[in-house]
Amino acid sequence: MNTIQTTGAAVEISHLSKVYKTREDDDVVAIERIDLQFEPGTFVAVVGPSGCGKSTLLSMLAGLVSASTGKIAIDGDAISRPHPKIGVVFQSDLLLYWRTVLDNILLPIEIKRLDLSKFRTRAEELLEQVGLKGFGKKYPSELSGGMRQRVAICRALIQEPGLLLMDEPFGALDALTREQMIMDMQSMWLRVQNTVLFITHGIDEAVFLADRVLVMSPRPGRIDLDLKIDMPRPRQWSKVHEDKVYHGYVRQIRDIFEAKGVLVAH
Ligand SMILES: Nc1ncnc2c1ncn2[C@@H]1O[C@H](COP(=O)(O)OP(=O)(O)OP(=O)(O)O)[C@@H](O)[C@H]1O
Repeated sequence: MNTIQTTGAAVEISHLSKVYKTREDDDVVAIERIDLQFEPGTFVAVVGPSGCGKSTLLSMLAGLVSASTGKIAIDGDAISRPHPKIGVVFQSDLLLYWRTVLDNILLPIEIKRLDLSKFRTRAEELLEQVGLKGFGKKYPSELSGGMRQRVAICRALIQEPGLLLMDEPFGALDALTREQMIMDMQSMWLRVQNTVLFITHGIDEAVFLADRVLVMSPRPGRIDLDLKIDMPRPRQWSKVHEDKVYHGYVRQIRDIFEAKGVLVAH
């Protein structure tokens, strides 16, 4: 099996804000003046209360939503529309049910009218790396939710994106499948080594997977804490729960949420 390695992209976010204009008088300030830099090949997780602007931040990075002020640059390129160096995975797999697994993975290549024959082998390698060797000819309806989400990840990785954006990718999965996906995500990322922005409601998966956890405030979204996670890899899900260092990080994040009234201690 070949190891597919990409070059992680550098990300620079400066003075970024987003105000949604609404039909009523009061506009919604979703993101308020965020400044961030991601080193190439860093795994960054974002946690924050519902409605704090996490998806808005991701959508601006994906070039799907325009910024009200400020700018985003990927390897120095200003982002104002979807960029070839960026892959996106959403909570819902968004696979096309009438296309096979392989044809779903190759969809971005087809849309861009690139040479399909050059990407077929890569699609098969990706499937092998996510444990779906031999599933290329199946249809999405023949797969479980976890398998479909793996296919969505392969589709996002087909063009070797330097930046992979993931918006609660395991949020719709059952607890056991989620646990497996978290461990598989770590293995995949250790092979690929791209820059990842991973949005989640799960403090546990954020600390387990990330080099850095950004904790967002209730709306308007700002970064309340930028926490460096200093734990060796590979990390083991079954052991991490006995690890004092891991618990220290989880505690710090929970303390912020409790201080802001996002989590109420009983
Ligand atoms: N198109 C839009 N028009 C107006 N307001 C919007 C729009 N999209 C999002 N918002 C508002 O912006 C705020 C941030 O929304 P966003 O979806 O980014 O939050 P989130 O942190 O991802 O939430 P969740 O965790 O519940 O998915 C919310 O108050 C939401 O109602």
